[in-house]
Amino acid sequence: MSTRIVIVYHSEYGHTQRQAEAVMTGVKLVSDVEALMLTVEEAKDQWAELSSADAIIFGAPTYVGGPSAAFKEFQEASSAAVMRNGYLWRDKIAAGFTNSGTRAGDKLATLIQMVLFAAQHGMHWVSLDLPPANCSATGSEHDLNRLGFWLGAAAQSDVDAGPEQAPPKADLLTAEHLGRRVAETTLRFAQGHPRR
Ligand SMILES: Cc1cc2nc3c(=O)[nH]c(=O)nc-3n(C[C@H](O)[C@H](O)[C@H](O)COP(=O)(O)O)c2cc1C
Repeated sequence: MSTRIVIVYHSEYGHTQRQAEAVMTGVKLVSDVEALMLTVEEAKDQWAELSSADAIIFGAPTYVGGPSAAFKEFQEASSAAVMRNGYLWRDKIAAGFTNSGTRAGDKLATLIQMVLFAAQHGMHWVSLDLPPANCSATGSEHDLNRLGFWLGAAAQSDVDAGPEQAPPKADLLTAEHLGRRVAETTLRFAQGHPRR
């Protein structure tokens, strides 16, 4: 049975979708791992797909200091579809990413909310594992993790730039790093502990 990762995300205007695609690129760098991208709207009809995955990577734009309402709706729907049916996501790997208009933008609150969501499902959270960057005389806007997050991948998209321009390359490469790390971790975990 191959190792499978699903990326579930919401993006109203396309910027977080660019980040999700970069996460997917990172996952695909690892052999023997299959990946699937689902919007939250699609995911709500594909609970079986999610429950058979080894890892789920969550992505949402930060709206009003937290995950967007559409992402929250998906999270709440998982209560009946996943928890009430026997905690079907228990012991899966989890990770997350978020994008917003400003550099800080209260994105940390979104990532923390995703960690809590994963914990409520009994999942194992994978951190970003990149040193914080762009914080010294030798740092620059081109550094991976230029925004300085640990819990997951963060991106910033200027509000007057379309998704073809934003988020910038450094943030997309940061997202790619997360995808690769989750795939490598999932592979190790799945080999040691076959899916129940
Ligand atoms: C309703 C709403 C609330 C927002 N709240 C925040 C916020 O709290 N922090 C922030 O930095 N940006 C905020 N933004 C900006 C978005 O996070 C930003 O435009 C993002 O790139 C949108 O992602 P999307 O294109 O994937 O929908 C908000 C945008 C909207 C529409």
